[in-house]
Amino acid sequence: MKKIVVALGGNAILSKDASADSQQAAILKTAKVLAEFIKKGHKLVIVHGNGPQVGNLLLQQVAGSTEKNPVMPLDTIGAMTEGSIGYWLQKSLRQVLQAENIDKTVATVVTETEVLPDDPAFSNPTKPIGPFYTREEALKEEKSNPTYTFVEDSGRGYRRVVASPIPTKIIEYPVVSMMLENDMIPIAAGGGGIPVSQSSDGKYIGKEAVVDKDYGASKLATSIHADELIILTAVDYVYVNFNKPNQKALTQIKVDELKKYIAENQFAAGSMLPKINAAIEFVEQTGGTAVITSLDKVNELLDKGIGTKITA
Ligand SMILES: Nc1ncnc2c1ncn2[C@@H]1O[C@H](COP(=O)(O)OP(=O)(O)O)[C@@H](O)[C@H]1O
Ligand SMILES: NC(=O)OP(=O)(O)O
Repeated sequence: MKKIVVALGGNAILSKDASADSQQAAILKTAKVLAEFIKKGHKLVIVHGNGPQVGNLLLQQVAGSTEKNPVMPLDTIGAMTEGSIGYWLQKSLRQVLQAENIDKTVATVVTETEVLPDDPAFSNPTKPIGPFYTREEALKEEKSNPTYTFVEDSGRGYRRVVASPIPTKIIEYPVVSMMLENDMIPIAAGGGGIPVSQSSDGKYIGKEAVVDKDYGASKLATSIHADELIILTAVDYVYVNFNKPNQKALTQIKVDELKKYIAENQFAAGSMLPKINAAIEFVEQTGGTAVITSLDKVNELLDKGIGTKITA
């Protein structure tokens, strides 16, 4: 039995379209995969992304806002997505487990993530949110919203980017530990957690930002002394020379070797690099193991140890 934190990538939630039905259908498939960890007797914590959802909700808010019904700030919109995605996940996983006669409480913890108020990320937005745009559409959006920045996202189109500060603390981690001790399944630090900072009078203030869920998952996994951090995305392995004829899958790799590949710019900044950094952070802090693989390969991961396994 291991204590495992699983971070779910975009394809675990959003496959076809952004309707509630379609996202719930994708999540039900994901829940069937997550149930495998429970059937093997592991203690599981689920962290999910929210990049598309937080951006879509913001667009809806902007489109429908009036003086009496104003747009909510980004921390609050992040909290809304923790609630909605958490609800879909807990409902689906409970349903899947009940069908297997496994009776467990699955519940979402609306989690806050502390970040430094002067994190340099606040003046350098990097986190893609919401839908993809063509270059022409992105330029038009930037013109009509001068505070918005759009960047090209890993060859998939243009997306708006917002600040993404580094987590310094997962505030509700003791609740996650308590749930695990009581044999429950927590869904926590969704979307990396709601970014908050402490002001000089000790009050916590929500920040206009979206935390990276892989960094949030790594910080949570470290805080609760997890044995493993498993980052599930759309690729079976991390590769060097990705998408080139000499592409090579990394299977077992030590942190030092991985750092050399980072220096060679082997991992794309907006996609694979945060996962690698999050994995390294967890492994260095805890001596545990981090795995990066695909959602589709979880059975093989559990049976044969497929995926990129990162150790100290
Ligand atoms: N060196 C690399 N090895 C594997 N995948 C890479 C690499 N560089 C970039 N990628 C891309 O990163 C993607 C994962 O990032 P992203 O789509 O942002 O993750 P998420 O699953 O969290 O939504 C992979 O699907 C792949 O297309
Ligand atoms: N918050 C976050 O990292 O979301 P995505 O993984 O969906 O980009």
